[in-house]
Amino acid sequence: MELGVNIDHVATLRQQRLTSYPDPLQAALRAEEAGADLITLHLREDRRHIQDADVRAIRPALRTRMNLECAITPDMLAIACDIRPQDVCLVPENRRELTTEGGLDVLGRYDEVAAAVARLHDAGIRVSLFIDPEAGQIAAAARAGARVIELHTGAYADAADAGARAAQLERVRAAVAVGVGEGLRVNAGHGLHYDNVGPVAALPGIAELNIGHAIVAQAVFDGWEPAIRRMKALMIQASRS
Ligand SMILES: CC(=O)[C@@H](O)[C@H](O)COP(=O)(O)O
Ligand SMILES: NCC(=O)COP(=O)(O)O
Repeated sequence: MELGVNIDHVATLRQQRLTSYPDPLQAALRAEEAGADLITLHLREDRRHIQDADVRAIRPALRTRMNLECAITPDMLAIACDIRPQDVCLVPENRRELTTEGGLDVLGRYDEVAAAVARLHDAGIRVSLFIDPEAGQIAAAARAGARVIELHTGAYADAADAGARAAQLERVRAAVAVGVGEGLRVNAGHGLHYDNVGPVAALPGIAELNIGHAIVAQAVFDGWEPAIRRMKALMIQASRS
């Protein structure tokens, strides 16, 4: 069970005032010291948080690996092929969204997704598709050539009550089984926090959780490294239970 620490919202804080601090590179290196297994960052088309220069500075400095999240656009694919992170996670983007609202529609955008996967693979980059926990999307992701999927856990995280949360967790559990059955590495993330991560981390078959917003928020009170260590400890404890 690996923890990908998403550093987007370190950059959000910096961009809010256009200062030079807090530095996402420093956040990434200190996250590695605290036990992050990889660093995740999302270069959005609107550059609302992470900037191109961040990706370029962080890529060679990491001891672990970089998981670059981006939309499927010619510009983003060119940047990814130039910077060559170990992993690229292809995500849907909508300029007016507060955050990534849903998974990539691999079924609906099949040709475009398959071409992007092939191009990134040709550049030596492993590709993950950020998708909703639905069997049809998972099968399409495998057909499109992806070796990894990341299941969007937003519906689980945003569930209004315990019954709805249990139903969403069951969706994720079933999707993990389908993904593993397809021979895919199955990751998950979005909206996970200290109180809801346990049941997801306990699902058999999940390889990696990518978590950002909640860790940045907790760091305000506990500090960056303690917030990461605490999240990782919760994940490991749940995965062993
Ligand atoms: C794709 C994804 O889930 C992450 O990028 C996460 O959403 C943090 O970035 P945003 O808050 O900008 O969506
Ligand atoms: N892909 C999900 C991710 O990287 C982190 O999402 P969040 O924890 O910031 O919601």
